[in-house]
Amino acid sequence: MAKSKREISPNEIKHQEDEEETEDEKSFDELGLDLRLVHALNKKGIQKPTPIQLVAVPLILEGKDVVARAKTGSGKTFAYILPLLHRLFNESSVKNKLGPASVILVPTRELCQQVYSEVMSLIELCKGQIQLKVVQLTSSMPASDMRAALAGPPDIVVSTPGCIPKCLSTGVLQSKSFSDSLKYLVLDEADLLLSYGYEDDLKALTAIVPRGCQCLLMSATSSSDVEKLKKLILHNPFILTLPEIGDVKDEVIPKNVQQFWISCSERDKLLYILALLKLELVQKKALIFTNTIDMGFRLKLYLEKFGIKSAILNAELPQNSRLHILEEFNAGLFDYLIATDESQTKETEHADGRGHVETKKSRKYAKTKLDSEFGVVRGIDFKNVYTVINFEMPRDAAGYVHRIGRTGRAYNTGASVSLVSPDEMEIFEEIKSLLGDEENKDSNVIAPFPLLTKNAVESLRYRAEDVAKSVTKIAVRESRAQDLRNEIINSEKLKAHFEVNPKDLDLLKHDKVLSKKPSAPHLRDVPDYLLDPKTQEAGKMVKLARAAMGGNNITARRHGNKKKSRKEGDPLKTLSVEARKRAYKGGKKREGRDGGDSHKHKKNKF
Ligand SMILES: Nc1ncnc2c1ncn2[C@@H]1O[C@H](COP(=O)(O)OP(=O)(O)OP(=O)(O)O)[C@@H](O)[C@H]1O
Repeated sequence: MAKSKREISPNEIKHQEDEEETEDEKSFDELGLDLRLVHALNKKGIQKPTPIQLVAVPLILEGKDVVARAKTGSGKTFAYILPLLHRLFNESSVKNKLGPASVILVPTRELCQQVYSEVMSLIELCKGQIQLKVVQLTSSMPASDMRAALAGPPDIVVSTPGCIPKCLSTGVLQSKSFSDSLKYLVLDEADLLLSYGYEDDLKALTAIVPRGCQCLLMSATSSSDVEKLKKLILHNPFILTLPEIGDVKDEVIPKNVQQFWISCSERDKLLYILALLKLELVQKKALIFTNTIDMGFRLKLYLEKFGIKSAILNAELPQNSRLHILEEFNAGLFDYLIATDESQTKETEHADGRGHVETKKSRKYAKTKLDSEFGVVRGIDFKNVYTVINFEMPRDAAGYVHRIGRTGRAYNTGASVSLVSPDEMEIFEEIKSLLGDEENKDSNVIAPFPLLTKNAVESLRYRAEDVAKSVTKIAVRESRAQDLRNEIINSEKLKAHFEVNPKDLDLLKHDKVLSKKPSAPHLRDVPDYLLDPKTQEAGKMVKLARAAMGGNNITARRHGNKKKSRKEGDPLKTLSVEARKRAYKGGKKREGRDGGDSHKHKKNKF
């Protein structure tokens, strides 16, 4: 397809990204944004626009329709929220309108909450100078709540697409009022909207979107769904494209994320994750992905036995609990979150992708209604996640990109470690070939994890295998049921509590111990004689790096020493060049240096 005049190419944006690294960079007020917003951003510690914001904000301020495709964590939300607020701040609101002035549609309730909070925090930081009504609508709301939310009417509605047609069909909102008042429509995470089954809702909505409405479409990847939506809703838009999946290989994962992998058997995954966490070889906070909810619980119970606390996040939990878990994790109340991501969960209702058909008992849980508006990965802005661990590999390369995209957001650094079993080698190869090729050797390579020696792993084997045996299917099932019961009760408490104390995060703990038996004291600490000296040294370096970064990488950034502290202090960074070279030497199928043959080694008894 010929490049339209309105299309801004990856090269142009890439150029701006390069420029951005020089001193010659534009500030938010130079983009023409209202100074109240610029001050609000400064108060949040946000000083300079990201590349997508640099390009999108002026176009949106000019009133253009825009399709923005940019990688995960690149700041797409502010790219549309800022100009939208600017325009709403500076327009005299017409009080005789009966419908909302702007609607932001997102695929999940988690994202509704996230976008709503971002908008509200900017408005609040404008210190009461601005009076805008912003509301959230979700399809589970009773009609009376929807009516109250739409009274006024609001300046901004943040909603999932199913809600507006519901409001129309129940008479809560009149289509004429909607058409008369709507000036701005945003489709965020557009690549997901159709896959979440919103096609009919969006078609119904399109019919009443007025011709003069400015439409914006934001997406991390491009797909036929995005094209469909573009045709359905936008009028001759500007297309802003940052490199995307299947397009420009070296930019799919943000540059500031280091990717590692460990080759191990399916059975040894528990042993390896124990070594990574217990020997403190990865930086906190860490987001750990599993493909099934049962595996998430198995992992949680197993880690508990070693005194490692974690929380669980999946589609089975009630919405209030999920939101609270996210808030607690973002607020730093716990370090490890085990998440089962949505696309994986849906599939596991039948069988898991590697042919492990779920047992009769676990099928019982498949019947538990999973929330179709839940999204744990796509678009969720987990704060300060340093490490993403793929305990199980995602089933496709796009899943990998979105998982890894939960770290290294905006200007932060991050790392990922994937545990890859022989059965997962095929998808791993697919991911590697998507991310980089021989020409792009230095970028987006997934290198063997350099900090864990074979000795260190083997010294934990005996204890790890013993404990793994004790985490039986029955124990997993019981914990899962118990956790669900707890969270349902919590969810009610949460709802009531947050109505009164919206900011109180400490009411409930989500990383509580599920196991009936407390963990044995001797399992909580690894005795020195079992520690391999090299790995012990690596653990110390990781700790030092964390201290150098002030506990998290944002702190380092705020103190203006980001480059120095990241490069010098982070052992993963300093070791990675060598590791990368090694990764390429052995060719495509080369295994990690600790990989594959761990069964051959002598057992170390505790
Ligand atoms: N200009 C900026 N400077 C620093 N941080 C920023 C800037 N803009 C946004 N951020 C922060 O970057 C993080 C990621 O932004 P955002 O959630 O908008 O990314 P995204 O592109 O929508 O990612 P995804 O595709 O995963 O949804 C957020 O925590 C946000 O507050």
